This record gives sequence, C-alpha cells and structure tokens, in this order.
Amino acid sequence: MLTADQLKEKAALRALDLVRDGMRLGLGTGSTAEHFVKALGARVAAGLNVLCVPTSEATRKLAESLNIPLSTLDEIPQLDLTVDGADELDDQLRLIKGGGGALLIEKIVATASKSMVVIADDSKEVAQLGRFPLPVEVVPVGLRATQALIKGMASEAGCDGEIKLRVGRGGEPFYTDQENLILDCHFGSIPEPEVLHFAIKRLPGVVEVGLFLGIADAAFVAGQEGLKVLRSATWEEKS
Ligand SMILES: O=C[C@H](O)[C@H](O)[C@H](O)COP(=O)(O)O
Repeated sequence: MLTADQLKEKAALRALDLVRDGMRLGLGTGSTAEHFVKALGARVAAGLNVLCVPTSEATRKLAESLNIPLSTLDEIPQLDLTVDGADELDDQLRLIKGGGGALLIEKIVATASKSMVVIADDSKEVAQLGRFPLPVEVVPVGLRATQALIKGMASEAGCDGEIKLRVGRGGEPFYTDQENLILDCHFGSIPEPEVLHFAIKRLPGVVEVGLFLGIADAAFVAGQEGLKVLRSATWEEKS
C-alpha cells in the first residue's frame, strides 16, 4: 500500500517523462509539484538543459537550491510545459487550485504554456468540483464588501456556503506572494463551474478565482491500482 506522498511522487515522476532537453518549463507549487521539482533537479544535475519559471516564492527557493536554471515570464513569455498539482480535478480536467495560495501566478504561468499537465494522487479526483473550499484571491482594500458581493453572485450561480478569510498558523490573515488575501468559499458542490467563474471573476476586488477551466491538457493521477492518464481531446503525448 503506497502512502499519499508516494502516490504524489509517482505522478510527478511520470510527468518528468514529458520533459525534453531545451524545454522551457513552468514549475507548480505544493507538495506534489515539489516532487516534480526535486526529480527535475536530479535530471538537471545529470546534464539536462531546461529553463524554468516558478509559480511561487516557495518553488523558486526550492528550484534555486537545486541549481535549476530560472527565468521569468517577462523574459520568456511562452513556455513549453507547466507541471502542477491540484486540490481537485474532475473528468473534464477542470480544477480547483490555490490551497497553497499560489493560484494567481499558477494560472498566469499555466496559461502561458503550450501544455499544462496536472499531477495528483487519486484523492484529488471528484465527480463534481466544490468539496474543496474554492480559493478566491482578493485585494485587501474593501475586503468585506468583496466578500459580500462574492456571496451574492455565488448564490445566484447555485453555490451557497460560508466564505472564510484564510488565516495563517498564528491566526493572522494569510497573504499571497502578491500581498493579496484569500477567501475560501465552502460551497460543497459547484454545479456549473463556468457560470460561477464568470460571476465571481468580474467583481472589481477579485484578483483571481481558483477554478482552472480549459487550462489543463492532461492529468497523471496515481492510485493504488496504478496510474491513470486523463487527456483533453487535443493533447498528444510526444514520445
Ligand atoms: O496554491 C497551491 C496550488 O494550487 C497547489 O498546486 C495545490 O494546492 C495542490 O497542492 P498539493 O500538491 O500540496 O496538494
């Protein structure tokens, strides 16, 4: 019986098969992405030539410690591949991300990539998104007003539930790398993710919504029975 962490590593190692010499890569954030970055670091130490854009300060520090060559999207606006974890995914490759607070840069980097591949253990797979509280990144100014607006818009989109300001370990508000706040929306289920995304995203205080829709091209999902590959209609794995 493999532990959840071993399953995450298995998915991450499978994604490493996609990496080719000379690629420009987006590096995701979180415990699953960390396995990918560490394994990539070992390949770089063995001579692989890649240039990578991290999606968070935590990932930048980890990649730096492994001597992985780093750049920014300003220098390389288009990437070949981004590999990242997810908090939830459904069978249409729709995701909830942002459990670690990195959703904004993760979405920018993934969208700037020709392919985005998700790595996950099978506890992240759901029939309907929403069991995991949906993270919404908001600017600190007007927090309570934005929170009330999100609640109203979400309710119209069929999603009700508590919306909580994320706090850090010491009970103080959690700030993202961009000094924004996160509202975790405990909806339980999101019947129409596209409708909800559109409704919330257009509010002025909202920076980004943790729904990734039409962004992921494939997912490697590791379970006790083996590794499952989910593919979008257009994704082809090059050998
Ligand atoms: O903000 C964090 C990211 O979206 C992570 O990729 C997501 O929370 C999954 O993290 P983990 O692999 O640790 O479950």
